[in-house]
Amino acid sequence: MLSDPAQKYRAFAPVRLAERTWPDAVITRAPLWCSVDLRDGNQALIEPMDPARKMRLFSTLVDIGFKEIEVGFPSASQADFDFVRQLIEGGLIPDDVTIQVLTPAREPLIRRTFEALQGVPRAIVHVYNATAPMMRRVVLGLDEDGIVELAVSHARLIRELAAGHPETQWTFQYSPEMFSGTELEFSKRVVDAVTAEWAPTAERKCIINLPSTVEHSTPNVFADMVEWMHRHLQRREAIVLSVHPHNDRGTGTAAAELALMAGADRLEGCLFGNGERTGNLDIVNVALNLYSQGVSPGLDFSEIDDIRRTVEHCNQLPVPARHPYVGDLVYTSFSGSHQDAIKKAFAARKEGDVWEMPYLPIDPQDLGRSYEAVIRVNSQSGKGGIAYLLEKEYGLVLPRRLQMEFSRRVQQVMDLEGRELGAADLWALFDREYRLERVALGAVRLEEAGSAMRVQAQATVEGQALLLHGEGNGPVDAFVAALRAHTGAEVQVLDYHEHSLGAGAQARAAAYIEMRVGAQVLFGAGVDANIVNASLKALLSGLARAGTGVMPAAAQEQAA
Ligand SMILES: CC(=O)SCCNC(=O)CCNC(=O)[C@H](O)C(C)(C)COP(=O)(O)OP(=O)(O)OC[C@H]1O[C@@H](n2cnc3c(N)ncnc32)[C@H](O)[C@@H]1OP(=O)(O)O
Ligand SMILES: CC(C)C(=O)C(=O)O
Repeated sequence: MLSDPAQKYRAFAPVRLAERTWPDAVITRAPLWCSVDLRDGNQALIEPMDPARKMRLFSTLVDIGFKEIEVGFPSASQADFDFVRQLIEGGLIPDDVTIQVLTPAREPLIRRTFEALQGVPRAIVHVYNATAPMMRRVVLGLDEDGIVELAVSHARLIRELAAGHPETQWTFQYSPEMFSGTELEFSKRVVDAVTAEWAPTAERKCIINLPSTVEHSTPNVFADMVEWMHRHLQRREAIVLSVHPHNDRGTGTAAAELALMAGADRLEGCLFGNGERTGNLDIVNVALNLYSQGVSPGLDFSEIDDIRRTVEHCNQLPVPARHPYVGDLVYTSFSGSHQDAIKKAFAARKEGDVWEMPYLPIDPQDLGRSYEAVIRVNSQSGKGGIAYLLEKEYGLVLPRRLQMEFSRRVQQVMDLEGRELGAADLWALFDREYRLERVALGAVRLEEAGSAMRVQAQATVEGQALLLHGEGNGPVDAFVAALRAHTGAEVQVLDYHEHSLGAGAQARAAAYIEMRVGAQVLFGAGVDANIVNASLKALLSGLARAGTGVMPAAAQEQAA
């Protein structure tokens, strides 16, 4: 890299725009959308789509709700030409959808484009030519007058060819290519000359599309340029003002949103931002940004993962894991403080509340994503995320201090294994740690003895059969006495929680008991169809975890 990049690169000139209005504008409705996936997106693929892939993407775009779809560049290749013919001859264009095709301002290519469109009920013919100074000089070798003449003469040809096919409802579209790099006065001059030729009306508008063919300014400068055109163009009432942002600086979405605030009516872009170089505008991103502000985008992304799979298949390019709204990881929180806040916000949320969720700008369920992926547990996670997953997936509502205890155990395992733990892993670890499967109760007899309760129970703990007897002022107290007598250890209950798991005939109870066993304070957990048995199992679980052993004290001494 250069120590002084100014030797090689020039800063973009700001626009002198008095009293710009776009900074105060609020977007309250969706723009007109035009998908260019099958043209600009397709031309940017390592391997352009075959007919089957093109058709599949076309029908996906229709299903999403696009009403204008640029389906190709029919003069460029037989494949593009044939695809347009297939759509028309197969009657595959729904009545409320208009196909758009691109052509350069070159006579033979325009004629070929009209051949491709024979018999189409409606179409947008989109013509472009270079207007930027560098392109004028280096590519076309024309001065400003020459460029205006090129644009106007081809606009005329399009009007004449269209007039020969009155059975089609035609819309004309013009793009001054590299609008982003063209002097504003000159863009206006070319566009005014083209619209003078087409003579659009408020009833039969033409589309003027302003491409940031290469994005080389900050989005506020692009917005100034769009507002300048919006204010200065002739026949504005007869123009649908469209923008076509690319994403070279990574600000295509911002440029599009500010352009809408600046007066644009229509956006061109691709699903998930496919397109030349860093891509076209990501239409899904803008549409869901609107949605997250309470504005219906008029496009349906309810099954966003299906759409992503289709796009990946057709483009043969992956959509990255952190891609806005759709990436595998975008609804996932790994870090403990995020997990804790999400868990609390879900708990506080009531049916019908507006969406106010820390770290989740949009409800993943609206896009067909599930909450399961919201919280994942790795070494950055805390008790909140762990508890959330166990509750969401397995119905366990762990008391706070048990959450803290178990999260230390989870941390140990993660430090050892260095991998993420899913809900099933956490459940397996909880089961193992709290001996859920390794504690069993056989016959339990409870009987009243005056004001006391007497218990006699058969149990198996870690493969060892026990016969326990005790007396206390309730079943738990009596069982604690039995354990004390059996093990010789000091056992005391400090805290007790229980809840039901599931409902109806299948319902079970979960019990969590914080207890002191000798010098240790720890939890035991038990699950059983019977609530008393769940508590007794929790006591056995805690005892087994304490490592005191469940053998009688005498037997332990002997073994030692
Ligand atoms: C910004 C955009 O994305 S615009 C869309 C770009 N998309 C594509 O280019 C994909 C499809 N394109 C193609 O398949 C081909 O480029 C075609 C079929 C359209 C044209 O192919 P070719 O005729 O071989 O021309 P090529 O692709 O090299 O285009 C450059 C030529 O067109 C000339 N040209 C460009 N615009 C015009 C114009 N309006 N009038 C006359 N000539 C023009 C250039 O000066 C250059 O001519 P040269 O070869 O004599 O120097
Ligand atoms: C033809 C135009 C709209 C284009 O694709 C671009 O400039 O990026």
